[in-house]
Amino acid sequence: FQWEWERWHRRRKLPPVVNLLQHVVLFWRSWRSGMLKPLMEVKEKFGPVFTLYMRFQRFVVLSSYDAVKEALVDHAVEFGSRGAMYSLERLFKGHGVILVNGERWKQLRRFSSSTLKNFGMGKRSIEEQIQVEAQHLVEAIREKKGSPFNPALLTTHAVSNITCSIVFGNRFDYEDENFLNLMGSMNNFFLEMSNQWNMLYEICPRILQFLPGPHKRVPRIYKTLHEFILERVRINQQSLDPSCPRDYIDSFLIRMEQEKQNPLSEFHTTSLVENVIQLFIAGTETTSSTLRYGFLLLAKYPEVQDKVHEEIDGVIGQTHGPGMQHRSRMPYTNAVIHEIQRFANILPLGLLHKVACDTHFQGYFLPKDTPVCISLSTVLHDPKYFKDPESFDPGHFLDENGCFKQNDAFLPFSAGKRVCLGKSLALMELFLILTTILQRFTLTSPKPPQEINLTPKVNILVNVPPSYELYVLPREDGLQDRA
Ligand code: HEM
Repeated sequence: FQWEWERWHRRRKLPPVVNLLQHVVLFWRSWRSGMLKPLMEVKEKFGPVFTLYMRFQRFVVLSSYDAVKEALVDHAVEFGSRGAMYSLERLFKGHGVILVNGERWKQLRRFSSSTLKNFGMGKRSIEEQIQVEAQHLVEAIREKKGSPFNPALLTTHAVSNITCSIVFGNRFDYEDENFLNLMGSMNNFFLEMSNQWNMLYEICPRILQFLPGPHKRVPRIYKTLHEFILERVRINQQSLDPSCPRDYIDSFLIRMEQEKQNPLSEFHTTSLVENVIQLFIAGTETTSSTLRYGFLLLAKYPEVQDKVHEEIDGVIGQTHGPGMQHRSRMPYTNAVIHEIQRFANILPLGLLHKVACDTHFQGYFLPKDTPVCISLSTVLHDPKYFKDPESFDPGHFLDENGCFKQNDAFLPFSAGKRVCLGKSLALMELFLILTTILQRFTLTSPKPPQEINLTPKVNILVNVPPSYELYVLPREDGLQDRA
């Protein structure tokens, strides 16, 4: 980025082909080096609001808590629109709650939030579903019989199954053929989305769409996901009882019927299918990568894990599994989970926003539709709010008496109108799954703690933890028998 900044005036006078090549090299370098360091450096030099030229257009980048809060919260209407993300637009063709804007977004956002609540989000029943899933995860881990294993598949299965319970009204057995097909497509989808070619598509979509290459694989995988969900919609349609919706799909179908005379309605089959896929995409890799980061950090810092074990034994004990009612009495564990999320920094650049109208912000003029990148990395590493942002330290969320302390700059879910739709669900999943696992097991690594590598596999959209093996020791015989 520095390279970009120091040369952009000069480069603008260069021929377009050189300009394009420089864009590609810039993007490559930034992507390979992770986004945090270069953004921090630019912020030091130009302040927390700056413009970045990439893929032939400019982005305004907000890179401190104060700037992000002022934009997303104090100017929520101006900064609350979604910017164009080409690699997603080409698949969803402008449908689904993540991508739409204006009245269409309001309809879908309101419906999705309230329906997820009715199917338990923030309520007891989803808590029970997560508890059940956490127990299945414990069983699956126990089947590893003490051999080291990579937890990636199991965490993705557990987290996706919770979304399945909400969207399809049932969880699947981990060996179920339908579930394995769905998971296979999801895994391939994430793998391909993080492929460098697909990332290049984000900078020069107009050129790459006409060229062959690995970026062409994503739409094919997406098609299999689409067909799977469409089939589930057909099954629901055949057995629908409008007086008794069983899941998200039923509720959407009922709303479609109510609005069938409205030509502007956002409730139609395409929108339903795209929305369901987006719930899976938004909820799976984010939550499961956070959990995997959590396991890795706890293996690297056994002294932190010991204190969480101590708190679990003191507050939850050994006769019951964890529930959300325990969280307020577990300040240390709560702080550890917050610090895992801060350190994992799962969506380093958030999702792209744009300004909905001509806007004056911090002395700059931003014309309508200017794309705005919310650098959540720099917020979660803001030295004004976190005393040692590079270190993993649960103390960032504890006061001097060991009580849990909220930190304003804790924004892994972003803020404002577009704040993550699944925030309460994700928080519940993280607390219940992590405490259930730690109630039963001690997490260690086949490597000595000092050799555990925490560097993420950077993939511009999601910070994925490095692949690793986990070595899990059962904690107490009594607990094993009960599970
Ligand atoms: C640890 C887990 C998660 C993290 C860190 C996370 C983070 C985020 C972030 C940063 C955004 C972008 C907000 C913005 O545009 O400013 C977002 C949007 C979104 N998230 Fe999450 N998320 C997580 C889990 C989930 C889950 C479990 C679901 C649902 C099942 C979900 C559904 C969504 C949706 C639908 C949006 C788009 C909202 C909109 O455009 O109105 N997320 N999330």
